[in-house]
Amino acid sequence: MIKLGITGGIGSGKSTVSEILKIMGIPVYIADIESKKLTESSPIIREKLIDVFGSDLYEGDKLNKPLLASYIFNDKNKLAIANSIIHPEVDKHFINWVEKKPESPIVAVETAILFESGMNRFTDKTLMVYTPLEERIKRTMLRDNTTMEKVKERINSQVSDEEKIKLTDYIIYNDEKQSLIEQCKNLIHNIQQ
Ligand SMILES: CC(C)(COP(=O)(O)OP(=O)(O)OC[C@H]1O[C@@H](n2cnc3c(N)ncnc32)[C@H](O)[C@@H]1O)[C@@H](O)C(=O)NCCC(=O)NCCS
Ligand SMILES: Nc1ncnc2c1ncn2[C@@H]1O[C@H](COP(=O)(O)OP(=O)(O)OP(=O)(O)O)[C@@H](O)[C@H]1O
Repeated sequence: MIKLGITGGIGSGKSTVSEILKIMGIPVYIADIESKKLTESSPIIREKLIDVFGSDLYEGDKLNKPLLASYIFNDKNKLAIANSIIHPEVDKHFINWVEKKPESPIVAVETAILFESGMNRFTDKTLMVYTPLEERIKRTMLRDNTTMEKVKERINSQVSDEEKIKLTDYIIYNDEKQSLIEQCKNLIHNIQQ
């Protein structure tokens, strides 16, 4: 089995690429979604986050996402603390998910922070979805109905594109000039070689 890590900064089009790969039969673990579920369901994460950020972080079982975002995307120390609480549980959950897919020749994990979180240590190959920065900001503002400031906070919490390009094995260009579907087909062909 080959494990593919899919990354790219916020708004680069990872989810769009993941949807195409899923249609091509590749199971994709979406770390963003799973980490949010775990942040609400895991007593370990909950207790540790409350210890650091206070009990206001949860309303009943529900995580106050804007509050956590306001703490971590403005302060690199708090981001590192939250990551150190959440990521080990996501890692375990991902490994467990992979173990349930023994028949799949390729599985993938999608996360904006593949290299930052260290999830790349579980992958054999890595793919970066690349979209020029200005376009990413525009697309994310439109998708999330949010401000440029909030998008830039998240971008500043992530490894730069230049750094990702150096670290990744494959790149898919989501710049509206090249077909995403064709690039995904080529990618899978290359991985299978
Ligand atoms: C703080 C939270 C609750 C905010 O949730 P919200 O629904 O508002 O999502 P939001 O629109 O802010 O952002 C989602 C995007 O932010 C970026 N992002 C999320 N977490 C991180 C992080 N730890 N470091 C850098 N960028 C991040 C990603 O590009 C992601 O797609 C959420 O982002 C979170 O739980 N983050 C910590 C867990 C984590 O590291 N998740 C990333 C995948 S493992
Ligand atoms: N080629 C494209 N042309 C126009 N819009 C696009 C294109 N690709 C993706 N988008 C749109 O841009 C937005 C961001 O794409 P997507 O949600 O796939 O990014 P992402 O990398 O998964 O982001 P995040 O890190 O926030 O999860 C979405 O609204 C999507 O529909």
